[in-house]
Amino acid sequence: MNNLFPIFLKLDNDDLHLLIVGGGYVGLEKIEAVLGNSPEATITLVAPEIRDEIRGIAAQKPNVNLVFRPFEDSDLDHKDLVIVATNNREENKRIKRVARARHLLCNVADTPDECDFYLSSIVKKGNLKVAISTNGMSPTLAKRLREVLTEALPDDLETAMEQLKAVRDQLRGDFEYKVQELNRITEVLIKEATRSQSGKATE
Ligand SMILES: C[C@@]1(CC(=O)O)c2cc3[nH]c(cc4nc(cc5[nH]c(cc(n2)[C@H]1CCC(=O)O)[C@@](C)(CC(=O)O)[C@@H]5CCC(=O)O)C(CC(=O)O)=C4CCC(=O)O)c(CCC(=O)O)c3CC(=O)O
Ligand SMILES: NC(=O)C1=CN([C@@H]2O[C@H](COP(=O)(O)OP(=O)(O)OC[C@H]3O[C@@H](n4cnc5c(N)ncnc54)[C@H](O)[C@@H]3O)[C@@H](O)[C@H]2O)C=CC1
Repeated sequence: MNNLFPIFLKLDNDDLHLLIVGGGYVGLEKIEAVLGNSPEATITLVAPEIRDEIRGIAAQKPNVNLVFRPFEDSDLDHKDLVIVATNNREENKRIKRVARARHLLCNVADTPDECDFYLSSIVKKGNLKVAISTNGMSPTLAKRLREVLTEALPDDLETAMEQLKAVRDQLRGDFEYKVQELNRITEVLIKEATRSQSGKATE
């Protein structure tokens, strides 16, 4: 059992630099997952052969840099995160070891045991983001749940969030007062959820 701790990374500024090793199907899947959430992420992808779709992405995005050769240890210089997706398991493991020695966080796509972090399935509604993990048990279930939740979550959540942000920005007083006020205003959400749950139970 993994006790994973979820975090949301700010990849969209110049501070963090992601290295992807491997330019095949998995490399493509991972670069799309990252850019779908953080379009301005600074990414270097290294591989001797790189799929046309990835070349197409790099041609559109100055923040994506392609290096057409096998991985070298110096590719880890000045990187913060690494996603390893070559079709050479031994080399994947070796890259993970070198990355660990440098205290870099590393994902090895086909080898959960070698991963410091997993990618998640992501529900997006405006500024709301829900990341789903099945602890590696079933990525397909994570994908399906994303579809279900995307359908189930109302589209007007963005309006509710904007209104709550406006209230939050205007509230004056100490921390405890702000928490109380925001809890009071949003109590209706909990009541509605409880009502629809008990409605379902008696159906
Ligand atoms: C552990 C983890 C590590 C990591 O890669 O980060 C991992 C590992 C593995 N994936 C495998 C296979 C598939 N992965 C997908 C899809 C996704 N996989 C993702 C994450 C993760 N995959 C991490 C755990 C996430 C969690 O905690 O649930 C998602 C959520 C995010 C993303 O990749 O961006 C993305 C869905 C995004 C979306 O659509 O929302 C599909 C389905 C499809 O593509 O349609 C299949 C085929 C069907 C199947 O096997 O289920 C295999 C077997 C390889 C083989 O058999 O050769 C392994 C290795 C193993 O399990 O041993
Ligand atoms: N295709 C899939 O759906 C999944 C595949 N996997 C595993 O992930 C790995 C990668 O899969 P694919 O992307 O489909 O393979 P692929 O064959 O499409 O691509 C492999 C890539 O790795 C590159 N590569 C090989 N040696 C390298 C090195 N030393 N340095 C840098 N790049 C190197 C190649 O040039 C190529 O770009 C495989 O081991 C596969 O078993 C895991 C999960 C799903």
